[in-house]
Amino acid sequence: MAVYTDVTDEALYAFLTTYDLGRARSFKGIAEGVENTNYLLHCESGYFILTLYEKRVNPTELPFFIGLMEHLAAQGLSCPLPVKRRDGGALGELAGRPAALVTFLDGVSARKPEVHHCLETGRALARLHLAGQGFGLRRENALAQPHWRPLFETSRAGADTVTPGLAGEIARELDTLEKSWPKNLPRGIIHADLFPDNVFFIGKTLSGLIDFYFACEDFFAYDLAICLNAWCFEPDGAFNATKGRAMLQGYESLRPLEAEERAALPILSRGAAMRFLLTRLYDWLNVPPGALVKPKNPLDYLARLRFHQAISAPSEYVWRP
Ligand SMILES: Nc1ncnc2c1ncn2[C@@H]1O[C@H](COP(=O)(O)OP(=O)(O)OP(=O)(O)O)[C@@H](O)[C@H]1O
Ligand SMILES: N[C@@H](CCO)C(=O)O
Repeated sequence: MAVYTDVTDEALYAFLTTYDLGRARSFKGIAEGVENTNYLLHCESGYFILTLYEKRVNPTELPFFIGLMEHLAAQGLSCPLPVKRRDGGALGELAGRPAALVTFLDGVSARKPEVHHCLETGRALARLHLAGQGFGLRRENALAQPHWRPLFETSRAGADTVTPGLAGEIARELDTLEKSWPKNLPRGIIHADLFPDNVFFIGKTLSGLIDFYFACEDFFAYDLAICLNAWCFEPDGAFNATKGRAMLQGYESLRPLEAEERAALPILSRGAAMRFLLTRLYDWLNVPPGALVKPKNPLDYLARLRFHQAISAPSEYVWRP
């Protein structure tokens, strides 16, 4: 459960006096997520999500995230909409953290993603990439390839306590990624964390996307590689090419990949696995005292990384013997 910051009733009531949402009826910490503190707030006017931004969110970048959700919603993409205070602002402070309220999105995430979820998610990812094109603000990817080695250095000393040899294996892979990372692929606004918990469905219909707090500018195909990692592996670690095919089909139904993007999928997928291996490793080794959070297992992403290392052709993501 990700509740790093407690909010007292008094602090909440004071915060809510600046909005026109009516009286609070209930307020409770949300059991999912690892990055930010989230509460479900039920007010007289409806349900809202209150987010207190934690360590990986730079407060100066919050206008980008808020503006992006507003832009995407205006383009017809279903995502949370920041709620404005009476003074017109959407960003505030609560319990010493930057905080904002967003609208509650109906739907549930797929606990066990199936092929049709992958198809719909691929389509939604392409829709997001296309819808982001007119957005005026920019944000560099703070977790892009050049940042992986410094991030690794913060965990290097503890890495082998997670599994023997991990530090050496990561260091060698970082060498390869530094040499082989693509320099010039189509780029724009990407979600950068479109995991199953950030995609909602009502029945088989995708009802919306949440959690834009890693969104940034980077290669579109890297975002797709993040999704291949997050959606197309089975709990036992096996890659499911049927899901990979559905993910790519969904994506390409709206935004066909260029030949260079397709060719880069194996290295982008290795990079995506490395990014989540590194953040998970850091979080595994640095659980804040008293935080209600269950860190995610870094080794799931070591297994994915090894899978991508063995890929000899991008076609293996859509067809495997
Ligand atoms: N707008 C929303 N509407 C409905 N539920 C939401 C909304 N935003 C967040 N949630 C709920 O809160 C949970 C955590 O939110 P979110 O994924 O943004 O947190 P996080 O800590 O950034 O998580 P992650 O580990 O995915 O980065 C979601 O899984 C979902 O259950
Ligand atoms: N989606 C991430 C957590 C948020 O960065 C993970 O599963 O590691």
